[in-house]
Parts: sequence; C-alpha cells; structure tokens
Amino acid sequence: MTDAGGLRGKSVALIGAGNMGLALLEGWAAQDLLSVSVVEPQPSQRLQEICAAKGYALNGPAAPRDAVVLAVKPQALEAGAAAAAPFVVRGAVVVSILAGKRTADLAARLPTQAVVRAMPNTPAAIGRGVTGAYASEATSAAQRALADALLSAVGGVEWVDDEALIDVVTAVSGSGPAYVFYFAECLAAAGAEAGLPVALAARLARATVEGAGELMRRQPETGPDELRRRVTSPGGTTAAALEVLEAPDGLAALMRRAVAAAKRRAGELSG
Ligand SMILES: NC(=O)C1=CN([C@@H]2O[C@H](COP(=O)(O)OP(=O)(O)OC[C@H]3O[C@@H](n4cnc5c(N)ncnc54)[C@H](OP(=O)(O)O)[C@@H]3O)[C@@H](O)[C@H]2O)C=CC1
Ligand SMILES: O=C(O)[C@@H]1CCC=N1
Repeated sequence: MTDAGGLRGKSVALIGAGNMGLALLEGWAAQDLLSVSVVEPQPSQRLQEICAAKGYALNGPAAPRDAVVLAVKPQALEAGAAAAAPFVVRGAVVVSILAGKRTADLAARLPTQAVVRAMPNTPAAIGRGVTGAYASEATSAAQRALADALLSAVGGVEWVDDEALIDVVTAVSGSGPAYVFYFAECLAAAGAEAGLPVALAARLARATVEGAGELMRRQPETGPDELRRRVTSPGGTTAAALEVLEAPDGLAALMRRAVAAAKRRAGELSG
C-alpha cells in the first residue's frame, strides 16, 4: 500500500466504533499502515473481525498515541473524552467527528489544545465520503497533516479556516446523504401514488438517484445545473415538473430551511 499521507508506523486510538467510527476503521484497515487501539463498549461482529485480522487492540489498556479519534455521540462527550484522555499525550492530536461540539468543548475536557473538528458523512463506509475539517490554532502542521491522512482514508477532505463553517458543512454534507435518501423515498411514493406498483416505483427512484449521482461523478467539469438542463426539453415533461420545484415555496426554499434547521441544531449541540 502506498503511504501518500505518511501514516505508516503511526498509532491511533479510536473511541467509539459505531456507524462512523467503524467506517473510518475500515478505511484504515484497507490501507494497513497504522497501529490502532479501539475503545467500544459493545463491539459488533465486524469490529471484532477487523481487530482480529489486523491485530488492533480492542478495549485493551490505554497507551500514548499519535492521534485519538473521537467518534461517540455528542451526548456521550463526557464519557468519550474520559475514555480518550489516557491515550492523549504531549504531541497527540485529537480528531473529533462529533456534530456540534466545538474544538474548545473538546480542549476543555482533554489534556491537549491540538484538536481537529471534522464532519464526515456515511458514504465513508464505501470510501466515498466527504469530510469538512477545521484545525484549532494550537494544532501544528504535522498534526493537521496526520488528521488529513486519517480522514482521507474514507474519501475527500475539505479544510475550512473558520470553525463556524463546520456547522454548515454538517448541515450540507454531514446530514446530506439523508436528504438524498429521503428524496428517493419521496420520488418513489409520488410514483406509486401516480399509479406505479410500489416496488417498481422504489426501483425506478433508486436507480435514478444512483445513476444521476454516478453521471455527476463521471463528469466533474459539468455542473449539476448543466446536467439538469440536458434532461429538460423545452416545453417538455421535465420543464413542467421543474416549474413546480422552482416555485417560490419549492425545493430551493425547502433546502434553505432544512439546512438552516440542521445548522441551528449543531449550534444547540455545542457546549
Ligand atoms: N451518522 C452519521 O451520518 C454521522 C455522524 N457523525 C458523528 O459521529 C458520531 C458518531 O455517530 P454514529 O457513528 O452515527 O453513532 P453510533 O451510536 O453508531 O456510534 C457511537 C459509538 O460510540 C460508542 N460509545 C458510547 N460511549 C462510549 C465511550 N464512553 N467510549 C467508547 N465508545 C463509546 C457507542 O456505543 P453504545 O452504542 O454502546 O453506546 C457507539 O457504538 C456522532 O457524534 C455524530 O455526530 C458525523 C458525521 C456523520
Ligand atoms: O444527525 C446527526 O446529528 C449526525 C451528524 C451528521 C449526520 N448525522
């Protein structure tokens, strides 16, 4: 395995291996460059398999690590930070993926100020995630590079230099996959209501979202607006539908409200 990010020989502790923690671990295991310790109260079978196959310590004694990745629920921050602290030594960087929790919230509970706040998303589970990240002022360039390499194992990483933007990243790409899945659900439901058998409507909606996403992926130079125009024949069916979606109270207004609600909730989770 190539080691573009300089991960070889680095040591990491992962605190919390649920949906997102496990996705990160899968990415690290595929690269096979790191020494990993995992703390997880209820290890899933998959977690146990990875740890056994890769020789990762699972719920073993704490030891100093180069990086500690915190992946518990925001509501479990106190317990998660307590579990993380023994792994955090001078020079270690803490990478938190907790929604809403500020770098200051983390630093107040951990023996370091070097904290990276990151927001991945669930396509990380197939190596196709995108993560927004912010490094506190106390984070060195080397610590930030290590955090970048750890997060890059499951997809792209976009750094921002204003921590407040992470709440927006959370509302756009962190929560975003749920919006897309919900769109597929709504499209299927509308198709069924318009007369299609329920299962067929679900298959058509799913294949449409998959195909449209893949089309976008394969044409990175073409904006979604242009791809949309290519579907839309003048005076045709798509134009009729888009007139509804583009109405003042249509999809743009709904997305604005949805993103604002998620951003507001991220703010409420801080502290
Ligand atoms: N799901 C998503 O799409 C995304 C989530 N996030 C963030 O990632 C974090 C994790 O989310 P997600 O993976 O979905 O949640 P999960 O509940 O799936 O995973 C959290 C895991 O942490 C474990 N845990 C709880 N307390 C401790 C502790 N003291 N020490 C070690 N492990 C502990 C939990 O165990 P138990 O179940 O036994 O309590 C659980 O397995 C959240 O903060 C969330 O905001 C970020 C981006 C996207
Ligand atoms: O819903 C949540 O709070 C988490 C953060 C982003 C996606 N899931």
